[in-house]
Amino acid sequence: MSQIIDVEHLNYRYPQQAADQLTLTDISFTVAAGEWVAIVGHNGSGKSTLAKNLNGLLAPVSGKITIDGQVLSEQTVWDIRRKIGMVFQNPDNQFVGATVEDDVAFSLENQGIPRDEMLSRVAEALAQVDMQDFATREPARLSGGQKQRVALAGMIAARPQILILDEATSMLDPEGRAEVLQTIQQMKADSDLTVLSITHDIDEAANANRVLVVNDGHLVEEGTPAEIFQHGPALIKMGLDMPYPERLKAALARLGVQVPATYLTEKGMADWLWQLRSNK
Ligand SMILES: Nc1ncnc2c1ncn2[C@@H]1O[C@H](COP(=O)(O)OP(=O)(O)OP(=O)(O)O)[C@@H](O)[C@H]1O
Repeated sequence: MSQIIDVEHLNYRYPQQAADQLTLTDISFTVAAGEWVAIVGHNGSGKSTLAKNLNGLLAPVSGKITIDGQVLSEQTVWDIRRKIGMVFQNPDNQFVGATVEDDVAFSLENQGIPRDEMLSRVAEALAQVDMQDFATREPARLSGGQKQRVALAGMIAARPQILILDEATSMLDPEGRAEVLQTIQQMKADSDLTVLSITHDIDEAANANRVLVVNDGHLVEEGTPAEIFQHGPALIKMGLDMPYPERLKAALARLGVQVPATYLTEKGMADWLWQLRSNK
């Protein structure tokens, strides 16, 4: 797999920060095309700042960002933005259309997609997020979760190479979140979509091939979801909720039950519990 994102020694400071302070310090990582990488970390650790550096919304103090072979610079930023779709936690600031369908069509108009194709892509994208009945509504009047679905539909229709989700499912209920994650998995299966998801949601992180942990502007750890989930209670410090089997394991350990040290999925936990019971 070729690398689609390459970040080397990225340092970032907001203009109002003192010269000796940084919001991001020496961040380096790569993402392969088609990979799903989750970025976790507690509030204020710098995850959104990192995402905004990747598409040139913020310019680093130093370091190098390469997206799909192009080094990010003033000259390449517009090309690079066309390759990256971003969905933020609060989609309010992202709406540009008077109606939901206009909004979803907006990025396609900019790409010069023919009208017939545009209409079918918009309808398809709205159906994928279950918002087809809201096509002619005003985005401002939707609920938070519906707005997130519309913002996601915009990205689905635009078909970017890289999708960055910044807490983009946070306003959805668990069922809505699972549906959206499934839609993104489907987009990944249909194309070589690369996903970078910033999240506190353990299920969203579990979808990833790899998890990066950011703490106080530093990249402190990197591993598969199973490796990261093994941290148990320390996950909360990392800004993640603990997965259910890990919470159950911690509760059993407190009761003096000898629990496996390795990470258990829900199925793994059920199997282990059966085994424990039959050994009695
Ligand atoms: N526009 C800004 N100007 C100055 N400082 C900022 C700005 N935006 C964020 N910060 C600061 O930069 C740090 C990192 O913020 P950032 O939003 O990147 O963190 P985060 O990990 O995404 O947090 P959250 O999970 O709450 O979204 C925080 O200390 C925050 O207060």
